Amino acid sequence: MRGVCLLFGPPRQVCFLAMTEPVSSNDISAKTAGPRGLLIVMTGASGVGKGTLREKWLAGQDVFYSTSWTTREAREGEVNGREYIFVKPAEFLAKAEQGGFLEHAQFVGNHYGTPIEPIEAALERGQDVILEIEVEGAMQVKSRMGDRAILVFIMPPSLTELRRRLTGRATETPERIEKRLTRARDEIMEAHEFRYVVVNDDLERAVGEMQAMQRAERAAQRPESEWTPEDRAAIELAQRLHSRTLTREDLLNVVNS
Ligand SMILES: Nc1nc2c(ncn2[C@@H]2O[C@H](COP(=O)(O)OP(=O)(O)O)[C@@H](O)[C@H]2O)c(=O)[nH]1
Ligand SMILES: Nc1ncnc2c1ncn2[C@@H]1O[C@H](COP(=O)(O)OP(=O)(O)O)[C@@H](O)[C@H]1O
Repeated sequence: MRGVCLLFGPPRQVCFLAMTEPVSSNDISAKTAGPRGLLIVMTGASGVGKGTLREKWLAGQDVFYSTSWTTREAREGEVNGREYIFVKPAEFLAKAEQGGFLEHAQFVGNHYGTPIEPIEAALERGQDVILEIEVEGAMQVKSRMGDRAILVFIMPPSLTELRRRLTGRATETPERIEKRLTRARDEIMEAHEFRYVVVNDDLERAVGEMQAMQRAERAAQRPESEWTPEDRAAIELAQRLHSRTLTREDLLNVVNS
């Protein structure tokens, strides 16, 4: 229903009216007026290539990339305020307590969260907002925002390739790699919960698919009479990326390979 409405149907506002979920008074998109940005959430296993893909996809675009808070130690070369806002657990938990995160989750022993205020401001400016977060947090965004969040699951070609990427990146100890891979199995089995699934095997193709998905979602906010041939091509491609095309067997094939 959700995807059909967006991809084949009338402008998005009509989809919202069709939603049964109540809009709470602290719902960030409920406060926006006029043209607004898209809220796009990239999720998927650690090491699948979310960061790599995101940098190529967003190069040259004026979007707002949300910088998360985390309690994990900065890696060599990471800068406070650029990769993450690095904080102590007490500071993180105080912000969580005050409702300062759109979502937050624990991942392999550390807290990660998306600060809410800058997102609200960017959406109000009409900028697309991009989150790159793990699966539990993405599920929280889904339940809080409903169809107003565009959730994209980035799928590895196989678990063997995911292990190769995590090992090749050389940022984690072997023990932490194993923890990430264990978590990845569960995360992959949840892929059907998200609107789109992009397989990051060939990076250039995956970048093209992210661009098409974004274009299709923008087009879906306008009346069909305004769609260009490029919009229509993007919509056609985005339909093929829709998670309804996935079977449980597809997911098991990734996890077991
Ligand atoms: N829920 C949630 N997850 C996040 C957030 N920021 C980053 N993550 C995810 O937390 C996981 C671990 O991140 P990190 O320690 O940087 O490892 P890496 O992504 O493998 O380089 C990754 O899947 C990130 O996408 C956030 O604000 N919220
Ligand atoms: N399509 C791809 N093919 C091969 N290697 C890739 C691809 N995408 C990313 N990588 C590599 O995989 C590793 C993990 O990528 P990264 O972007 O850090 O993942 P994530 O942000 O999901 O944790 C990096 O070394 C990156 O260069």
